[in-house]
Amino acid sequence: MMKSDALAIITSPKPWVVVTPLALPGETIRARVYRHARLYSYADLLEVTQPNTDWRDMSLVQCKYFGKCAGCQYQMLSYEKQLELKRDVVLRAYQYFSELPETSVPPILPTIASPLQYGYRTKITPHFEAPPKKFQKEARGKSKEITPKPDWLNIGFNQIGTRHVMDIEECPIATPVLNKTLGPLREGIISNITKYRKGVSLLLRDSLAEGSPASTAAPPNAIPSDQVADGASEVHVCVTDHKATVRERVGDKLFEYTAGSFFQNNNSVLVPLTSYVRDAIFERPSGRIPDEVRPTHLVDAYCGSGLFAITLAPHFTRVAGIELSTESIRCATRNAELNGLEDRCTFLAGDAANIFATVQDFPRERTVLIIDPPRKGTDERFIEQLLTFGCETVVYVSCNVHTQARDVGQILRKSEEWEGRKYVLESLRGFDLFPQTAHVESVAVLRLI
Ligand SMILES: C[S@@+](CC[C@H](N)C(=O)[O-])C[C@H]1O[C@@H](n2cnc3c(N)ncnc32)[C@H](O)[C@@H]1O
Repeated sequence: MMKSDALAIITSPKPWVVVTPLALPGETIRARVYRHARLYSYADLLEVTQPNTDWRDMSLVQCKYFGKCAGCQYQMLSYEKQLELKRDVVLRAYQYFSELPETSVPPILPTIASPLQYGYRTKITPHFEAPPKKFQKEARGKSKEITPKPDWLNIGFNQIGTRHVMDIEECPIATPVLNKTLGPLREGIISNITKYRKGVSLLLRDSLAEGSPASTAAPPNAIPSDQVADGASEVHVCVTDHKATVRERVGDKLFEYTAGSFFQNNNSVLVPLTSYVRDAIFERPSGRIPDEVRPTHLVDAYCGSGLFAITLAPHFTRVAGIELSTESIRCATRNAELNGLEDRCTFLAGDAANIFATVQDFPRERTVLIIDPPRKGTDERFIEQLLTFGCETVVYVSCNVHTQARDVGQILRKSEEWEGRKYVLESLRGFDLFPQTAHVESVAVLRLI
């Protein structure tokens, strides 16, 4: 079941729950059941017979594949409604997964909007399946170009609820340079399809051209015919090689990372996100933190290529980051140099829990810990060490609010076993890194009191 699915109820002959994509509260729908589970069934949405006209406005939909492609779920909703629903997701995640009493969870603040609601995705990974055996056999030894596209060849994204690939020629949530590149890339695959034996997952990543805006030279492995200048006259290119370097600007900081490694996929929201984390660290609900207890040391666990460590480094005297990917650590170290912050930043490759042994000289009462783990959340070992270290402020950023709620619940409950101080959840809110989809990023701020 996807978290964006609707739970519909069949009333006759007996009440029964049916899980259906894209239906909204209060609607009456026609659906085709395709699978039964023990307590409910799965169905495809065929028709909305009585729409929820307060919420559903099909004139808002900007993509011709919406309703079939598994990528987006919310295009029929106003952006305000999308933000509201995402706030509800955070609320419910803490209600059902944190095991915290209601009194320990602060009011969920309104979801912070993405400045771009379409054309924001800086990475897409369309794919296609292996050519059928019959086609491979016929094509063997021939190097003929194939046009038009064979009917069996679909290059795109999965269809809702299936592993079937849909043929997709454009993606309105992706950035202009990615859409500009997708057409020629597809044509190249179609005309060379006889050379493929396996299915392929493509990578298209939006990158600043090297030297942009001063120069328009593209980085190696970029597709040069697809340069797009944005409003700030920076030139963007599309990188398709997993090993190539991608360049991205976040505020006044420049980042370089390997195309195949992790980096947040919506550049437009990264200044609001990192500024929010900065403000959450230095301001408390009661006002600005007094200078004599102002945080001076930052630990960035699960740091990737250093997004939080580097954007926040100017506010700290020392910063330590840790990350499992050695490639991302190499980039984080380089990014510290690129931004003239190498004097205060150190990055270590390894499991996040290992960081605590290396920051024993960080003053706990002046140290902030940022956690930004993958979807599965953090683990027992990390939480044990976090509690032993006991820094004043923890900011937990997560792309999966359900595992975040579980982990935050555990941190708060375990700290209650201490005598004296304990962690409290000071604030909680969603960030919209993925407009038009049901995904929400969540930022939780924990303090020792
Ligand atoms: C959601 S990303 C966040 C990266 C970074 N904070 C950013 O915003 O760009 C999670 C990162 O955790 C890393 N990771 C996964 N498991 C880890 C572990 N056990 N210890 C340290 N890092 C890990 C992944 O390689 C990935 O870069």
